Amino acid sequence: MSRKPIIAGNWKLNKNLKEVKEFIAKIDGKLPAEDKVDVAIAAPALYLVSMVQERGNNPLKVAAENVYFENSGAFTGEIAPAMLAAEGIEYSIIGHSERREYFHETDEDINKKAKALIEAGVTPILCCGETLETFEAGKTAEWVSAQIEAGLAGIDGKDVANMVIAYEPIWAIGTGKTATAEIADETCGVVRSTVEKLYGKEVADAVRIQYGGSVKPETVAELMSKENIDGALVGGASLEADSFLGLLEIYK
Ligand SMILES: O=C[C@H](O)COP(=O)(O)O
Repeated sequence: MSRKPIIAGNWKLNKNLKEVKEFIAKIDGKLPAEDKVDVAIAAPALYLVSMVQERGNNPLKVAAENVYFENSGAFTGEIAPAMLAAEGIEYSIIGHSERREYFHETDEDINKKAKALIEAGVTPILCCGETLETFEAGKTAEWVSAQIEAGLAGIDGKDVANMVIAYEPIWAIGTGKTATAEIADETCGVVRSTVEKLYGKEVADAVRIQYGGSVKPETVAELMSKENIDGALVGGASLEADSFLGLLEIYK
């Protein structure tokens, strides 16, 4: 089964608008062809509309780093799925471990966000991943399966098939410790088996599963060669244009 890979940057809380524009100017005309790979960048909400304008004809998808699950109302400070859709934002990360840890997001919140995004026509990038403690206790598979099961609760198989799931071991995020390609592949395989158990083989074969956690231009090729890994969600190495383009070199 061949799935189109998706390489997505996650800028987190970084950059000002001038730097955002400079970055897009630097990658102008240099992205691989759209039929080989989907390329996305998740940026702070303040910059998303500008990014859609600045990207011009470059095959760059724009992603939110987070979203709320209501489309309107008295929810000061939040951004709605319908607002993203209306501005041409194609993806939104949900359930990143930093949101779960620092902003106390629960699986239930994340599930509501996934449903609201799908309803609005924005593709969720649903994150899962375990702490070092859970990894060392050998409980990664059960932890990640439970996160996926809760995150997907009540979502139709046809929608799951079009989603992106990102496996990001917390111990590998921003630490320089990439999970070995074997570990990453094994746990992405656990995610796929969980989807298969819930929705059957066709959906499991279609859903795209990214690995994230200290992915660098030097490590991306081996990770992407693995059976169950269909892309990467990249923090640090997506911040500079050269390094971001380096991640995409294998698709040139
Ligand atoms: O969403 C991206 C991940 O948190 C990975 O970040 P990192 O590549 O800096 O380790």
